Amino acid sequence: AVQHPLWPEVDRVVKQQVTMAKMGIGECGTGWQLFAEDGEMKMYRREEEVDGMVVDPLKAVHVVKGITGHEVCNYFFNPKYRYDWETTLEHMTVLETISDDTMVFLQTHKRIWPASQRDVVFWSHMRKLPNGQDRDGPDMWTVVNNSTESSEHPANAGKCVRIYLTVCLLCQTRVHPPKDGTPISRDNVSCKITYCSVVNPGGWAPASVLRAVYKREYPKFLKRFTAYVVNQTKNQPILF
Ligand SMILES: O=S(=O)(CCO)c1ccc(-c2ccc(C3CCCC3)c([C@H]3C[C@H]3c3ccccn3)c2)cc1
Repeated sequence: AVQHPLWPEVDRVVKQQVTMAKMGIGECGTGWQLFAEDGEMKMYRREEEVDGMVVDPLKAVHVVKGITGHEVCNYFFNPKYRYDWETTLEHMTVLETISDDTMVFLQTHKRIWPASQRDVVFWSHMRKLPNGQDRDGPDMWTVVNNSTESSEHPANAGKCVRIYLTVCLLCQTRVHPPKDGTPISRDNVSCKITYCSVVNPGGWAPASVLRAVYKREYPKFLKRFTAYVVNQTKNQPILF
């Protein structure tokens, strides 16, 4: 089949992001600080500035009982659910559906005073990853979101400042088979979620304001999103 012009970039960025997401926080270089902890959820960030703008990389690790990596990635990738869990989203448009696992989105996020409103254009790709090491182990699933250009929606043409981001959601399903050989239920599955993101705010915004926003919003986002998936799937057959 004829390749979409974005495909080589999608494939390269997905492989690069998954490799980094698999690395433990200790292997990801120095300077990571734990900035939020809630039960199984641990959030780390590194303070980094590019041209005087805060671009703090974020890495979160969470383990959620009762859901699978395939289910988590479906609810993160599929646009029809996004308004349900993405609280800072003001508007979302699907600019292009490249394939059933690759789409291009335009999103405007709610304005964070005193910064001006932001928008973002990104491709989003969902993929099942071969479970290299232990053959019979459950698969891993990932969604990678990466900023891209859109000739119909040039950066900074309207009221919004264009931001640039790379996000990787990497999910590993864990099954703990019941001792008595009864069929597997949601009590026997859990999902290890690694969420990595780097957001360049695109234009100046006070470092203190951005860091306060991230400190407040990222923990809220991951808790709300995972709780949403638990609630959506609880009475449904398990999707491995
Ligand atoms: O994982 S995703 O791909 C999910 C698809 O939606 C993603 C996540 C986060 C963002 C994002 C981008 C920029 C900002 C800031 C930067 C300066 C002013 C707005 C924020 C602020 C709104 C805060 C925020 C932080 C973390 C999580 C959600 N909300 C969030 C975009 C996409």
